[in-house]
Amino acid sequence: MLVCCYTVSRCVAADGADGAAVTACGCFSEFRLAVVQLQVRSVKADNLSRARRLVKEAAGQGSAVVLLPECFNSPYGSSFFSKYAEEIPGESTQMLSEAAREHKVYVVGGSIPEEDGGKLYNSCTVFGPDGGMILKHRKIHLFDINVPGKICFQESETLSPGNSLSMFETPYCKVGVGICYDMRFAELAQIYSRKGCQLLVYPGAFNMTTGPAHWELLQRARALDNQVFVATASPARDESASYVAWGHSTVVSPWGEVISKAGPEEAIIYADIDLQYLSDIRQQIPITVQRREDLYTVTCAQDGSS
Ligand SMILES: NC(=O)CC(=O)C(=O)O
Repeated sequence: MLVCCYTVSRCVAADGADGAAVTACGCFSEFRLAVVQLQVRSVKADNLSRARRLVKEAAGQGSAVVLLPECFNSPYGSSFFSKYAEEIPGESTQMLSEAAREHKVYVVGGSIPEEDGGKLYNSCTVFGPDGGMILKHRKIHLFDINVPGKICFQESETLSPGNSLSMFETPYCKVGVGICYDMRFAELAQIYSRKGCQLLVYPGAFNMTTGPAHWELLQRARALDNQVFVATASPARDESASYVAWGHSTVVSPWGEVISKAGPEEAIIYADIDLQYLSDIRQQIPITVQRREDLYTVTCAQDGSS
């Protein structure tokens, strides 16, 4: 397993929580984020036990927040969703809760196929260091695409969309949650950043067509447009799978720079999220206060009309 690490200065927080730095005012200015690019295979129990081991490893490296991939307990694909689906709470979310509590970290549990009331959803759960579930986000934009000769995928044949946005607050920062295809919708990122999010997380399984074309570009665009950190977690690539994930889990800074990036194989990548850096950028290039809200409605002028 490959381990990549981007780091700037960091220290142990005043209250003893590792993986964070504190400012004079007692706020956390920096914390370590880990992104686990899990090799997802067909045996669910193996996926769960490896995910648990990698959360432990990430916590051991001082991470305060650990992010897992889209569909971390199941191969990604319409034929797998119903077979691997669980109610929440269930076996997979129980593991996430225990791992979060044991290692005193926030776990953003990628996603799992969720069954509820006869419907299936692609759902992300987030657990706090006390093991309690903070939120459940159901993928709101389903991955329905048709690129002739390359890829046709229709999540909506088996899944239903979620109907709400999800953000959560940690002692370190505010986090907005989307799942994969959600990242293509700039409005979602903009809403989260206007609500105060400093980090956007997208568990996501792009593929060998959309991955090289759009994966990094979208993350950098969301980060730069909104002056936020963006993190994505993909399953590791498995060339023998029916849907071959692109891999390359990434963390991007509010400057639009890639600060940590995995290859295609199983890996944990780390990034020390520096919130002072984020506020410096927002001061240097103050687009957040330069918006011309007074102009952002357009009416279409027609010939002869006033
Ligand atoms: N899993 C997905 O939603 C894939 C996706 O968004 C893509 O564009 O590829």
